[in-house]
Amino acid sequence: MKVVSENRAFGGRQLVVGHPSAACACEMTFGLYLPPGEGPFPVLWYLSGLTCTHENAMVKAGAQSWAAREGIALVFPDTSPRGEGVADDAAYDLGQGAGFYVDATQAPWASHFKMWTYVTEELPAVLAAFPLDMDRQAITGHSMGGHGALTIAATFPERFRSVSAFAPICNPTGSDWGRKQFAAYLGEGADWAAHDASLLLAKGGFSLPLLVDQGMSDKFLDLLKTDALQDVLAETATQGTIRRQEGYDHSYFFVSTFMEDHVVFHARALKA
Ligand SMILES: N[C@@H](CCC(=O)N[C@@H](CSC=O)C(=O)NCC(=O)O)C(=O)O
Repeated sequence: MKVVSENRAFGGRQLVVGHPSAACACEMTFGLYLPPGEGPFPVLWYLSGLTCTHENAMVKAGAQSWAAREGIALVFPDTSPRGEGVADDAAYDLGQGAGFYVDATQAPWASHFKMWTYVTEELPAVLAAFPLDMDRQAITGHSMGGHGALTIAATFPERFRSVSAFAPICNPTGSDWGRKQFAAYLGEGADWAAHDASLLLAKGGFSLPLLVDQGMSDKFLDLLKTDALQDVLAETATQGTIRRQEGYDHSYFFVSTFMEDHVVFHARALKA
């Protein structure tokens, strides 16, 4: 593992760390923001969307100032394995930059695309080298990363104190942002429902504090299926807030606008 860069930010430290990944069989990179102080710090994961690396949210989401104020560390994983020997696709929504937070079982993806294992098992172990309190974790994400945050929190509710998402893909098995990737990575006939937040929640609701923001001028609204999640919350009497924000699009202008709310929302759960 090596620290690739370190920058002072809001009294804390923004690190970029590289390490060999056994899960993805390649070198992986993540961003880690450590707030001022000694730690151990509670942790907020931020899973990014299609086309992103570890860097997009790290430089555009504006989370560090709020995390510094709240004394929370931020983890920004990459969205896929990368490198010359790693399979890719010409489309922006498949292959490198589009790991969809699943473990691929199908060729040519299976040899490297293990983002579920990477984010849920390998990276938490790598983070043991830093002053983090892994008994206090929360998770958020944007778009494909919102899908990752919701499905990971639904699968490991005991691990997280809260979950939120910005414009998440809520029902990927009912969307072209989901069916295409699950067919490629998991194959037809695999258990796609295990990676669909709406279907996971439909099984029994959800007890974690939940906050979702969705821009109403988002050009991807049809692909995100926010209503499916809203319906499941109602059907299962799950507490959760879905805020529909008029005029906001899918961009990091939207994400950064509501980032303070999300960090404060998680801080409340992490410090309870
Ligand atoms: N290139 C695509 C749009 C890709 C895009 O909007 N990516 C979003 C996430 S979308 C869902 O996962 C993103 O976060 N981009 C990075 C950024 O810094 O904005 C197109 O042609 O529409």
